[in-house]
Amino acid sequence: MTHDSEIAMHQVERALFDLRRGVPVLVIDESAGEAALVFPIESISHERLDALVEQAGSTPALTLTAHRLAAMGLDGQESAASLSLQPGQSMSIEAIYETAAGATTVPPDGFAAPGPASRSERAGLALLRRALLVPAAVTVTVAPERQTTIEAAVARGELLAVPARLAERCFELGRGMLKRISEADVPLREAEQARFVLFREPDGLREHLAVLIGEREDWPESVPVRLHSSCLTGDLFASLRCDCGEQLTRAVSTIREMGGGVLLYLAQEGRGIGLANKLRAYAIQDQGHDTVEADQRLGFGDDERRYGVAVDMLRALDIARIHLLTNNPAKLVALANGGIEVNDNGRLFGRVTQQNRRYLSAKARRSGHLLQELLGES
Ligand SMILES: Nc1nc2c(ncn2[C@@H]2O[C@H](COP(=O)(O)OP(=O)(O)OP(=O)(O)O)[C@@H](O)[C@H]2O)c(=O)[nH]1
Ligand SMILES: [Zn+2]
Repeated sequence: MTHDSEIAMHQVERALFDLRRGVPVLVIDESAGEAALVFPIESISHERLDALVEQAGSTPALTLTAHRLAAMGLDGQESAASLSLQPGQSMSIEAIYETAAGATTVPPDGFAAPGPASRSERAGLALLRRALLVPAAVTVTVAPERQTTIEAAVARGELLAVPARLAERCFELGRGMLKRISEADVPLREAEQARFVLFREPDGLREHLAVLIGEREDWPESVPVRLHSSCLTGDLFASLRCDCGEQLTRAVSTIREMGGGVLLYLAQEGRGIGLANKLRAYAIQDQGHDTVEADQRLGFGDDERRYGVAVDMLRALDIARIHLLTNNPAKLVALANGGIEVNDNGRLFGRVTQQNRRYLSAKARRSGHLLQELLGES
């Protein structure tokens, strides 16, 4: 990695931490000579809004993803859009939050019609998604007369600036730089012979585990592999809302029965939206929306997971040909695109319960999971 790309990555990482702490970040679009202060909706307050407007010197806007806008009936936005908060209107913070991530389906009075978001604003949303925050921001474009003071704040280290061209690539910057950190034998109830190998992404934010089951020399030629996305509620607490915990246990025993192989335990809680947002999505589901709609109301796509890290882990473990245990066609495609030879695949089911039937059925219907057989649906 070159010195420049290392500095670039570091800048993006610091921006993620600032946003998680509720500190604004300046996103600069050098090509358009424009910049915007980006602030996460989760941390907005009256004082903060006033301070942002004072600092940047222009009308604040609410920047939302196309998914969120569509959930509010504002279709037709190709990507993110910004709704400017009209000056002179007394807009409550609750109304702003409601519009960004609440149950509301129409923007309240005081919001202008959405207009296309600038590159800086869109890049800001990418940072928020990467930081596992709700992808909605209060954004304020820097007025020309405030440029000098903003630059001075950046120079003093009071404000972090990040170029839009880097921020918008924040999901890719660390690709291929996964580090193998530590390993040890951890005998499991379902497979006594198990070795845990921990990998860490270069930004240090996410760690993923490979669980090697059985003796490598006994593994079938197409190595049995399971990609399991973490689900704290299901895996650890046996939540009845999903089937993840059962799938996890069954994956370990199935791999052992097949002669051994690998389970990748991926830090992709809530299909990649993070635990905080998954709980928000559960609360929305309880108002009558299905699992996909709930995520979209929060501004996310139906599945935010990327499997590049799984490809990198398999490569690091020197595994090129696999038998994949999944009902999810997207995983097969992603691994094949990553250059892994998927020779076969087998299904892996959890148990259908009264509480998870609706969720499983929505997955089959909305995301193409092959669960019809399990659910007795055609
Ligand atoms: N956002 C969101 N995530 C969920 C919900 N229920 C479970 N998850 C997450 O979904 C992921 C599991 O994905 P699934 O779709 O069950 O299964 P899959 O891994 O895509 O497919 P299989 O390989 O067939 O099991 C885990 O990260 C869970 O935390 C939900 O209602 N909302
Ligand atoms: Zn789950």
